[in-house]
Amino acid sequence: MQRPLIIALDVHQKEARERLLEPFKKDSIFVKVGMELYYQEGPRIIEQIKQDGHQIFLDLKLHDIPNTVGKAMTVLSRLEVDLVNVHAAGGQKMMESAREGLEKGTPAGGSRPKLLAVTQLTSTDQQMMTEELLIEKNLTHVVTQYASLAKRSGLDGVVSSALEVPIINEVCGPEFLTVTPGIRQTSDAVEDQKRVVTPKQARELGSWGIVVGRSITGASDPYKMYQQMKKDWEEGK
Ligand SMILES: O=C(O)c1cc(=O)[nH]c(=O)n1[C@@H]1O[C@H](COP(=O)(O)O)[C@@H](O)[C@H]1O
Repeated sequence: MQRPLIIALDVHQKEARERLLEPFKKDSIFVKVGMELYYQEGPRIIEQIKQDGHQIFLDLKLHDIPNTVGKAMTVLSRLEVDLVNVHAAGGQKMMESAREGLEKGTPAGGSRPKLLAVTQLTSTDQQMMTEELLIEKNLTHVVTQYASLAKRSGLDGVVSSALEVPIINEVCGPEFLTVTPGIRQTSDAVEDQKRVVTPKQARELGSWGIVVGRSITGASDPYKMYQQMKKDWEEGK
């Protein structure tokens, strides 16, 4: 897998989705299917996007007891997507169970989806974590600890802000994947995101992959914006 720019396809209306994907018919891109689209369309959307030749990050952020997450992952693994995720806050046993569930469900000869752990959402900042979640440690430290735990649990990588990538790479090694949302162009509205960087900064910080949603999907010409952000991402260093 090359270091991808993953487009977050956060739409549920068929027309909006088709309008966004239409210009990419001739390209092979990496698409993130999140809760909004998956809850609307179900597993058939995965089949459709795969038929168009795209790679898929199925972002359902599982977070439940180990048994439930493991069995859910066995079901999801049959979709043969490229990336899936859980919340690291579910703990080591839950993450191990997720991985075992994925291995169990992956068809013979197929390849197991890479499994990522969400550390602290990029919509979280230090103040919110301290005051609402009652986690009093430093945010970067918490993210790094969650990344270490995910690695010990046999996961392939984490989702974090690019801001934490240098320390994650140091602690978990360069093979451990870092997928980083919270990506904006300098002129974009940050909206609900808190830990935000540009594609170029994400590359400089060492992210393996970036996730971009509204900066592309909300642009007047999403295809052109994708090309521009991809160029910034690929030439960032
Ligand atoms: O797991 C994710 O993909 C994710 C984790 C996280 O910490 N922050 C985060 O924004 N995301 C997802 O990344 C996408 C970011 O969208 P934009 O803010 O529109 O670029 C959304 O689909 C989020 O669900």
